Amino acid sequence: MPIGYHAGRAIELTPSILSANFANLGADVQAADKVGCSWIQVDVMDGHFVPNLTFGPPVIKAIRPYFKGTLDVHLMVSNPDALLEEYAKAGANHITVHQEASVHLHRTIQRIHELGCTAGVALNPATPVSSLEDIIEDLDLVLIMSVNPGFGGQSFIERSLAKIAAVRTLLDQRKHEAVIQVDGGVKPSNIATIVQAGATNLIAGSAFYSATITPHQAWDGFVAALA
Ligand SMILES: O=C(CO)[C@@H](O)[C@H](O)COP(=O)(O)O
Ligand SMILES: [Fe+2]
Repeated sequence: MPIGYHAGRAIELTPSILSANFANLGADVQAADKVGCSWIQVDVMDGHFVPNLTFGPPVIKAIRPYFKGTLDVHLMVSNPDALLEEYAKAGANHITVHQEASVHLHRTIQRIHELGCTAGVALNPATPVSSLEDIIEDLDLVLIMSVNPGFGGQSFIERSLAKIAAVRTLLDQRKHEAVIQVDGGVKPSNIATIVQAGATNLIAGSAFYSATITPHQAWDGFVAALA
Protein backbone atom coordinates (compact mmCIF):
# COMPACT_ATOMS: atom_id res chain seq x y z
CA MET A 1 0.00 0.00 0.00
CA PRO A 2 1.30 3.52 -0.69
CA ILE A 3 2.67 5.72 2.11
CA GLY A 4 1.03 8.74 0.50
CA TYR A 5 0.23 10.51 -2.76
CA HIS A 6 1.84 13.41 -4.58
CA ALA A 7 0.65 15.08 -7.78
CA GLY A 8 -1.85 12.26 -8.26
CA ARG A 9 0.79 9.55 -8.01
CA ALA A 10 1.05 6.85 -5.34
CA ILE A 11 4.27 6.97 -3.31
CA GLU A 12 5.73 3.59 -2.32
CA LEU A 13 8.23 2.83 0.45
CA THR A 14 10.58 0.00 -0.52
CA PRO A 15 12.66 -1.47 2.32
CA SER A 16 16.15 -2.64 1.34
CA ILE A 17 17.03 -5.91 3.05
CA LEU A 18 20.70 -4.91 3.02
CA SER A 19 20.05 -3.51 6.51
CA ALA A 20 17.97 -6.50 7.68
CA ASN A 21 19.20 -9.11 10.14
CA PHE A 22 20.73 -11.74 7.83
CA ALA A 23 20.32 -14.37 10.56
CA ASN A 24 16.60 -13.65 10.55
CA LEU A 25 15.95 -12.80 6.92
CA GLY A 26 12.59 -14.58 6.44
CA ALA A 27 11.06 -12.80 9.45
CA ASP A 28 12.48 -9.42 8.42
CA VAL A 29 11.08 -9.78 4.88
CA GLN A 30 7.73 -10.84 6.34
CA ALA A 31 7.76 -7.76 8.60
CA ALA A 32 7.90 -5.50 5.52
CA ASP A 33 4.99 -7.45 4.03
CA LYS A 34 2.96 -7.16 7.23
CA VAL A 35 3.36 -3.40 7.64
CA GLY A 36 1.96 -2.97 4.13
CA CYS A 37 4.95 -2.49 1.82
CA SER A 38 4.15 -3.35 -1.81
CA TRP A 39 7.83 -3.56 -2.80
CA ILE A 40 11.01 -4.90 -1.26
CA GLN A 41 14.52 -4.46 -2.63
CA VAL A 42 17.25 -7.09 -2.71
CA ASP A 43 20.65 -5.47 -3.22
CA VAL A 44 22.84 -7.83 -5.22
CA MET A 45 26.54 -6.87 -5.04
CA ASP A 46 29.35 -8.81 -6.70
CA GLY A 47 32.50 -7.40 -5.06
CA HIS A 48 33.58 -6.15 -8.50
CA PHE A 49 31.16 -3.48 -9.75
CA VAL A 50 30.84 -2.38 -6.11
CA PRO A 51 33.23 -3.07 -3.21
CA ASN A 52 30.86 -5.37 -1.31
CA LEU A 53 29.42 -8.85 -1.68
CA THR A 54 25.84 -9.78 -0.76
CA PHE A 55 23.14 -12.12 -2.06
CA GLY A 56 22.69 -14.51 -4.96
CA PRO A 57 19.68 -16.29 -6.52
CA PRO A 58 19.34 -18.95 -3.75
CA VAL A 59 18.67 -16.22 -1.18
CA ILE A 60 16.04 -14.65 -3.44
CA LYS A 61 14.38 -18.03 -3.90
CA ALA A 62 14.41 -18.58 -0.13
CA ILE A 63 12.77 -15.26 0.76
CA ARG A 64 10.20 -15.29 -2.09
CA PRO A 65 7.48 -17.08 -0.04
CA TYR A 66 7.69 -14.40 2.67
CA PHE A 67 6.69 -11.44 0.48
CA LYS A 68 3.51 -11.04 -1.59
CA GLY A 69 4.43 -7.86 -3.45
CA THR A 70 7.08 -6.83 -5.95
CA LEU A 71 10.47 -8.39 -5.34
CA ASP A 72 12.83 -5.78 -6.74
CA VAL A 73 16.37 -6.93 -7.53
CA HIS A 74 18.90 -4.10 -7.67
CA LEU A 75 21.79 -5.64 -9.59
CA MET A 76 25.06 -3.96 -8.67
CA VAL A 77 27.15 -6.34 -10.76
CA SER A 78 29.45 -6.25 -13.75
CA ASN A 79 28.02 -8.00 -16.83
CA PRO A 80 24.40 -8.22 -15.57
CA ASP A 81 23.23 -9.95 -18.79
CA ALA A 82 24.77 -13.23 -17.67
CA LEU A 83 22.66 -13.27 -14.49
CA LEU A 84 19.22 -12.03 -15.57
CA GLU A 85 17.63 -15.42 -16.17
CA GLU A 86 18.77 -16.83 -12.82
CA TYR A 87 17.27 -13.91 -10.91
CA ALA A 88 13.99 -14.05 -12.84
CA LYS A 89 13.75 -17.80 -12.18
CA ALA A 90 14.50 -17.26 -8.49
CA GLY A 91 11.36 -15.11 -8.19
CA ALA A 92 12.24 -11.51 -9.07
CA ASN A 93 9.34 -9.38 -10.39
CA HIS A 94 11.49 -6.37 -11.19
CA ILE A 95 15.17 -6.09 -12.16
CA THR A 96 17.23 -2.90 -12.21
CA VAL A 97 20.65 -2.87 -13.88
CA HIS A 98 23.24 -0.11 -13.73
CA GLN A 99 23.79 2.05 -16.79
CA GLU A 100 27.52 1.97 -15.97
CA ALA A 101 27.64 -1.85 -15.94
CA SER A 102 25.77 -2.54 -19.15
CA VAL A 103 27.40 -2.43 -22.57
CA HIS A 104 24.21 -3.12 -24.56
CA LEU A 105 21.56 -1.51 -22.40
CA HIS A 106 18.75 -1.78 -24.95
CA ARG A 107 19.32 -5.52 -25.35
CA THR A 108 19.50 -5.96 -21.56
CA ILE A 109 16.15 -4.22 -21.06
CA GLN A 110 14.55 -6.31 -23.82
CA ARG A 111 15.86 -9.48 -22.15
CA ILE A 112 14.46 -8.49 -18.73
CA HIS A 113 11.05 -7.98 -20.35
CA GLU A 114 11.27 -11.31 -22.21
CA LEU A 115 11.87 -12.95 -18.84
CA GLY A 116 8.55 -11.55 -17.59
CA CYS A 117 9.93 -8.86 -15.26
CA THR A 118 9.63 -5.10 -15.30
CA ALA A 119 12.90 -3.31 -16.02
CA GLY A 120 14.80 -0.40 -14.56
CA VAL A 121 18.09 1.42 -15.03
CA ALA A 122 20.11 2.88 -12.15
CA LEU A 123 22.37 5.90 -12.43
CA ASN A 124 25.32 6.39 -10.09
CA PRO A 125 25.73 9.87 -8.58
CA ALA A 126 28.22 10.92 -11.29
CA THR A 127 26.20 9.57 -14.25
CA PRO A 128 24.03 12.19 -15.99
CA VAL A 129 20.28 11.80 -16.63
CA SER A 130 20.98 12.64 -20.29
CA SER A 131 22.50 9.14 -20.65
CA LEU A 132 18.91 7.80 -20.58
CA GLU A 133 17.58 9.93 -23.44
CA ASP A 134 17.62 7.07 -25.96
CA ILE A 135 16.25 4.36 -23.66
CA ILE A 136 13.79 6.04 -21.30
CA GLU A 137 10.63 5.07 -23.23
CA ASP A 138 11.58 1.38 -22.81
CA LEU A 139 11.91 1.64 -19.03
CA ASP A 140 9.42 0.86 -16.28
CA LEU A 141 11.65 2.49 -13.65
CA VAL A 142 14.57 4.90 -13.35
CA LEU A 143 16.66 4.57 -10.19
CA ILE A 144 18.56 7.65 -9.07
CA MET A 145 21.35 6.57 -6.71
CA SER A 146 21.61 9.22 -4.02
CA VAL A 147 24.73 7.58 -2.55
CA ASN A 148 27.59 5.73 -4.20
CA PRO A 149 26.39 2.12 -4.34
CA GLY A 150 27.88 -0.58 -2.15
CA PHE A 151 26.80 0.17 1.40
CA GLY A 152 23.81 1.10 3.52
CA GLY A 153 23.75 3.94 6.02
CA GLN A 154 25.41 6.66 3.90
CA SER A 155 24.28 10.29 3.66
CA PHE A 156 21.94 11.52 0.91
CA ILE A 157 23.80 13.46 -1.81
CA GLU A 158 21.83 16.71 -2.27
CA ARG A 159 22.66 17.02 -5.98
CA SER A 160 20.36 14.00 -6.49
CA LEU A 161 17.32 16.28 -6.12
CA ALA A 162 18.13 18.05 -9.39
CA LYS A 163 18.61 14.69 -11.11
CA ILE A 164 15.20 13.45 -9.88
CA ALA A 165 13.60 16.61 -11.25
CA ALA A 166 15.44 16.13 -14.57
CA VAL A 167 14.06 12.58 -14.87
CA ARG A 168 10.53 13.88 -14.19
CA THR A 169 10.97 16.54 -16.90
CA LEU A 170 12.27 13.98 -19.41
CA LEU A 171 9.36 11.61 -18.70
CA ASP A 172 6.87 14.48 -19.09
CA GLN A 173 8.47 15.56 -22.37
CA ARG A 174 8.24 12.02 -23.74
CA LYS A 175 4.73 11.50 -22.29
CA HIS A 176 5.99 8.29 -20.72
CA GLU A 177 5.06 7.08 -17.24
CA ALA A 178 7.76 5.27 -15.22
CA VAL A 179 8.56 4.83 -11.56
CA ILE A 180 11.22 7.25 -10.29
CA GLN A 181 13.01 5.38 -7.53
CA VAL A 182 15.57 6.94 -5.17
CA ASP A 183 18.09 4.88 -3.24
CA GLY A 184 20.46 5.97 -0.50
CA GLY A 185 20.13 8.06 2.64
CA VAL A 186 16.33 8.34 2.47
CA LYS A 187 14.85 9.24 5.89
CA PRO A 188 11.60 10.71 7.24
CA SER A 189 13.50 14.03 7.49
CA ASN A 190 14.16 14.29 3.73
CA ILE A 191 11.40 12.20 2.12
CA ALA A 192 9.03 15.12 1.49
CA THR A 193 11.70 17.06 -0.43
CA ILE A 194 12.61 13.96 -2.47
CA VAL A 195 8.95 13.33 -3.36
CA GLN A 196 8.42 17.00 -4.27
CA ALA A 197 11.34 16.70 -6.70
CA GLY A 198 9.41 13.93 -8.50
CA ALA A 199 10.28 10.58 -6.90
CA THR A 200 7.55 7.96 -6.48
CA ASN A 201 9.41 5.00 -4.96
CA LEU A 202 11.73 5.45 -1.99
CA ILE A 203 14.24 2.89 -0.82
CA ALA A 204 14.79 2.75 2.93
CA GLY A 205 17.50 0.45 4.30
CA SER A 206 18.90 1.67 7.62
CA ALA A 207 15.81 3.86 8.23
CA PHE A 208 13.53 0.82 7.99
CA TYR A 209 15.57 -2.01 9.53
CA SER A 210 16.92 -0.34 12.63
CA ALA A 211 17.98 -1.48 16.08
CA THR A 212 16.09 1.38 17.72
CA ILE A 213 12.64 1.26 16.05
CA THR A 214 10.36 -1.47 14.70
CA PRO A 215 9.41 -1.68 11.01
CA HIS A 216 5.94 -0.54 12.09
CA GLN A 217 7.31 2.60 13.73
CA ALA A 218 9.53 3.21 10.69
CA TRP A 219 6.51 2.95 8.36
CA ASP A 220 4.49 5.33 10.57
CA GLY A 221 7.37 7.81 10.60
CA PHE A 222 7.52 7.89 6.79
CA VAL A 223 3.70 8.20 6.49
CA ALA A 224 3.67 11.10 8.96
CA ALA A 225 6.53 12.85 7.15
CA LEU A 226 4.55 12.84 3.90
CA ALA A 227 1.17 13.77 5.37
O1 LIG B 1 21.70 0.02 -3.08
C1 LIG B 1 21.95 0.36 -1.94
C2 LIG B 1 23.35 0.66 -1.53
O2 LIG B 1 24.19 0.44 -2.59
C3 LIG B 1 20.84 0.54 -1.03
O3 LIG B 1 19.63 -0.03 -1.42
C4 LIG B 1 21.05 0.64 0.46
O4 LIG B 1 20.63 -0.51 1.13
C5 LIG B 1 20.31 1.83 1.00
O5 LIG B 1 20.58 1.94 2.36
P1 LIG B 1 20.24 3.25 3.21
O6 LIG B 1 21.02 4.37 2.62
O7 LIG B 1 18.75 3.46 3.08
O8 LIG B 1 20.66 2.88 4.59
FE1 LIG C 1 19.67 -0.58 -3.60
